[in-house]
Amino acid sequence: MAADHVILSIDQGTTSSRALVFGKTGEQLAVAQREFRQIYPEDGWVEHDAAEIWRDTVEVCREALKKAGSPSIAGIGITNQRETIVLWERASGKPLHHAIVWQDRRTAGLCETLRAEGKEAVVQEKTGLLLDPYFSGTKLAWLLDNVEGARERAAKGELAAGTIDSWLIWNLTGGKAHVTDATNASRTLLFNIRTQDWDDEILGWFDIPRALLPEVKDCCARFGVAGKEVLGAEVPILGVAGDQQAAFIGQACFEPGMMKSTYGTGCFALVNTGTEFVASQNRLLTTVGYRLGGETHYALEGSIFMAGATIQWLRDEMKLIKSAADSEKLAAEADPDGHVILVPAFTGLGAPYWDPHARGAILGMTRDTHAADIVRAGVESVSFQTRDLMEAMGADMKGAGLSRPNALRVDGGMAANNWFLQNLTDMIGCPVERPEVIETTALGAAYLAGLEAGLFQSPADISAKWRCDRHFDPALAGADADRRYGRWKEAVGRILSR
Ligand SMILES: Nc1ncnc2c1ncn2[C@@H]1O[C@H](COP(=O)(O)OP(=O)(O)O)[C@@H](O)[C@H]1O
Ligand SMILES: O=P(O)(O)OC[C@H](O)CO
Repeated sequence: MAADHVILSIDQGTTSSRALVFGKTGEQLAVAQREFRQIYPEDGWVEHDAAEIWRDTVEVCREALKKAGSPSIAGIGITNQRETIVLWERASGKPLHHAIVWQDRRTAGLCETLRAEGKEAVVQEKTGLLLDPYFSGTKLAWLLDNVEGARERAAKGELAAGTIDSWLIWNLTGGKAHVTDATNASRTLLFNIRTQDWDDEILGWFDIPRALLPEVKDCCARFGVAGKEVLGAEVPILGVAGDQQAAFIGQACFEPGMMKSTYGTGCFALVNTGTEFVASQNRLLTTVGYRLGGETHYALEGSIFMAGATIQWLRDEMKLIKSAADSEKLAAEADPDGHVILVPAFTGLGAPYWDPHARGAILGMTRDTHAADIVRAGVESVSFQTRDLMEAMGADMKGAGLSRPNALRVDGGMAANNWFLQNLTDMIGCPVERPEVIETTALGAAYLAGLEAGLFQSPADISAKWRCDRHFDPALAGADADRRYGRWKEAVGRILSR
């Protein structure tokens, strides 16, 4: 690879599309970003305009490359919001409907019907997931049922469907490649993560023809070639992973027991369980962590819907802070022995509760409760929820004969908050490590492309690049942490709907 060769990393997230240019040692050279429209047609529905996502993606790629001095590109890495599904016409490449976003709850009824039919055990056994509208399968069934003529046209092979990575690759290659990677496939509810193939039984429930779905590749592979008209030269697409798995790779969690947690809007924690499928007994998800050289490495995942979003709520709705960063100062000023607990179940609770009907609450207030105490409770709620996940993961790991994580690698916007990270390490009783490079998602996609391009020889090369910015050790006595956590469990018990 020539000295001026770079990796172009596309990070297509829930609220913005970004492109980052990385040099050959993984250094960030340029970035460009566009926020895009969130479409809420009905209560609980969330859609994106897939055509807008594609247009923005091309623009940010061109802008980032220009900022980097228009270098030649060795390859493209793609990482994306997961589960969000697009249905398009093969002939024209036009979407038949807005993309249905992972947060969309419109298929809750269908999930409940399938659960009543006893199908959740099959879903768990084959896909590692649960019957929740979060995943793509029921959303795709909704599109086929509600877009006029879609079922007939799908049966005739006129349509294509895929997650956002698949949609971007189709467009980058001018419709030549209809592909995805194993991590994205593992979030669809349609992919058997044991056999690494679309599952005919589950496809049958939804009457989804196999031909509608993309070919599934390793995370490092030849996904296709972006046409000259897109970036001015033909560029191979060499690495793909869903955003949480890309962060897992960016954090170099390549050994069983290694764990990362990304604190953005929500929080997604993944722990490496090696090449064995570990079925969760504690309502966590089993998912593909990464697939390299045909070998699948599994992870247990816990998904929390409200992490940084709780801080946004304190800022925008409660007006208790002016900026997210203010939460650090206020939390430090709060009464350290305060009993206020905030349960941010604004859209229900995710793992391990999976209660879409639970709603938020603030408990334990007294006449001398201050704004700072409520802010602290908001920040602390993210630590409590992480402990919920750690306890579930610890139990699942023990059940599988694996050791518990001995450190938690963190990233995402909220990982900038030092008070939060100290509170987190105190609550989970395990060291917390923040890396020097916080852009772990885009970096992970760049690493995947770099591996395929031959820039890095193996995951060990990537592990060697990981650098700790700050290490946090528990300073609170375990009994005190347990007492606080007990109050959280009690508060959650009060707001669960069942
Ligand atoms: N210093 C801080 N303390 C607490 N939360 C923060 C801080 N800085 C940013 N955040 C939160 O982090 C989130 C943004 O992180 P980011 O990783 O960009 O999220 P996403 O990729 O989901 O948009 C916001 O919800 C914001 O409230
Ligand atoms: O785009 P993000 O960072 O909000 O991540 C979304 C997740 O991939 C949803 O599973």
